[in-house]
Amino acid sequence: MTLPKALTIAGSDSSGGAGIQADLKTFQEHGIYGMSALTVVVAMNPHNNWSHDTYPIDADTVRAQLSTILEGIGVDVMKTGMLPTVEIIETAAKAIKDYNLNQAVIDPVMVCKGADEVIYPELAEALRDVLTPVAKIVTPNLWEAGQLSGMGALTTIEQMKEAAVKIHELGAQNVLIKGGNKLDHENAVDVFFDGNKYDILESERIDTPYTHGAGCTYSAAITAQLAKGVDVKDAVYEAKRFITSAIRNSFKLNQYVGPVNHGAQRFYGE
Ligand SMILES: Nc1ncnc2c1ncn2[C@@H]1O[C@H](COP(=O)(O)OP(=O)(O)O)[C@@H](O)[C@H]1O
Ligand SMILES: Cc1ncc(COP(=O)(O)O)c(C=O)c1O
Repeated sequence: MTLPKALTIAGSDSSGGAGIQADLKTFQEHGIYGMSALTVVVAMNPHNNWSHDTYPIDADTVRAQLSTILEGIGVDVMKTGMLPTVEIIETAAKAIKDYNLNQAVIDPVMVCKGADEVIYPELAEALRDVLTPVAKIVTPNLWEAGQLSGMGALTTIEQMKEAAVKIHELGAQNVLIKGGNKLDHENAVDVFFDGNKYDILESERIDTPYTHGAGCTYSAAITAQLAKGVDVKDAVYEAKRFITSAIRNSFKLNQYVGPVNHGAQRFYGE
């Protein structure tokens, strides 16, 4: 038999809820064969309020991993997550171009939830100018969309729509801005824009502090749907159902963090 194959170029979250761990768990939940190129190791400090310490992988090591996967095996779709340097951002963009990976899901990770830490603010420009233009779909959260669009803080759905147009103009074929629990709205609202039309994706807003890994899991679910041959808009709707179930069944790991439940849809349904 064969399985659709997906690649994630992303960081390791030692606590297991976000990053490459979220991506691979999510691929597995969808019956997709997952592969990874690790870009940075993130360790959370239990003795310092769970602050995030980052240990970047050097770009040559990232390229070697990509060579294994892209030259040695091949993939149907790919996604990016946390990328710690401009050189690694350029490496990911080059791989997309060189290998015609025209189904690239770009999650422009700049902030980590929990501590709400901005991890690599200096990389916003490279994510905007180098990676966004080669995206099949780019999936910023509210803060990241403010950076990519140059609009700064976004607080309304109208502003999200405006930002989506600006990000589309950068070259991304499709844009998904996640309102999440940062938007002043009773529901969890995301704005999807394909260059012609907006879709407003709205789900109940779940009253929980445990949403660690939500963005990674959402973009990985979109990637998995694309790998199955689903078109991009339907992939986003399917992934929204997946992430809502994962958040509804999220749980506490310790006093600092609670991840979404990647296996929730399979075990507990919508
Ligand atoms: N409390 C919540 N209840 C329901 N959906 C949520 C909640 N928080 C976030 N979401 C949804 O989870 C997905 C990921 O969004 P978000 O958490 O903002 O991403 P990120 O992890 O990149 O910051 C989006 O669809 C968002 O609307
Ligand atoms: C490696 C890695 N990638 C991405 C993220 C972003 O996580 P989220 O999906 O909660 O935005 C984190 C947060 O800790 C992380 O450690």
